[in-house]
Amino acid sequence: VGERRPSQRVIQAIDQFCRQKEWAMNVGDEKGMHHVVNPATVLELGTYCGYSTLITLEFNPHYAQLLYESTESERVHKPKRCDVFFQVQLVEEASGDWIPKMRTEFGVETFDLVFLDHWKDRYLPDTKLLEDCGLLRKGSVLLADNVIFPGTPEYLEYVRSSPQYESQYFQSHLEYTKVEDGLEKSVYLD
Ligand SMILES: O=C(NC/C=C/[C@H]1OC[C@H](O)[C@@H]1O)c1cc([N+](=O)[O-])cc(O)c1O
Ligand SMILES: [Mg+2]
Repeated sequence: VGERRPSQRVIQAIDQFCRQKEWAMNVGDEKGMHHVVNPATVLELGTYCGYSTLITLEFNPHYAQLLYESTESERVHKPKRCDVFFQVQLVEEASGDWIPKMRTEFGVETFDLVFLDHWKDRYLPDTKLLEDCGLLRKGSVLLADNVIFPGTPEYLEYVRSSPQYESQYFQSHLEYTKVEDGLEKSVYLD
């Protein structure tokens, strides 16, 4: 019961630490997502430390453990390789392996939002996998971090040239720096 996502004070502590002590690749407080989308069913690709987490796929057990700690939640053990925190479901598997199982394992029909923030060379193949698995519906939003830095050129070219997407760039800065970066918001039109 109660807040099961990383609490606001955890997020603020992460931002302060990353600004003052040691940079880390969270989406950060400037780029953020809150002003771009307001979804119901969300898939995040790449949990890292759980900074932006809702329903999240992470194959690195170290980062997965960080999420359990940062959400201050009891782990609800489930028979599958996933744990449910009421509002957060974590799957410690590779995105390419588990996207095809989202419907059968979690009863997901389609995603309202997919936040792409994992390995940059996985953005495009995982997007095509989401399409092929029928996990996107008219109006589903893909929100991609780092489209400028480190950069995701093949993905950007795809969503900006495909008639299946309406794409918009939200310019910002790489987290905790003055380097240009931004979020690309792509609405699925099919
Ligand atoms: O590589 C980046 N992200 C890769 C994320 C990887 C996550 O997905 C799987 C892996 O276990 C990790 O949890 C990245 C890199 C920079 N950067 O400045 O180098 C900035 C960012 O915002 C980034 O998301
Ligand atoms: Mg990122």
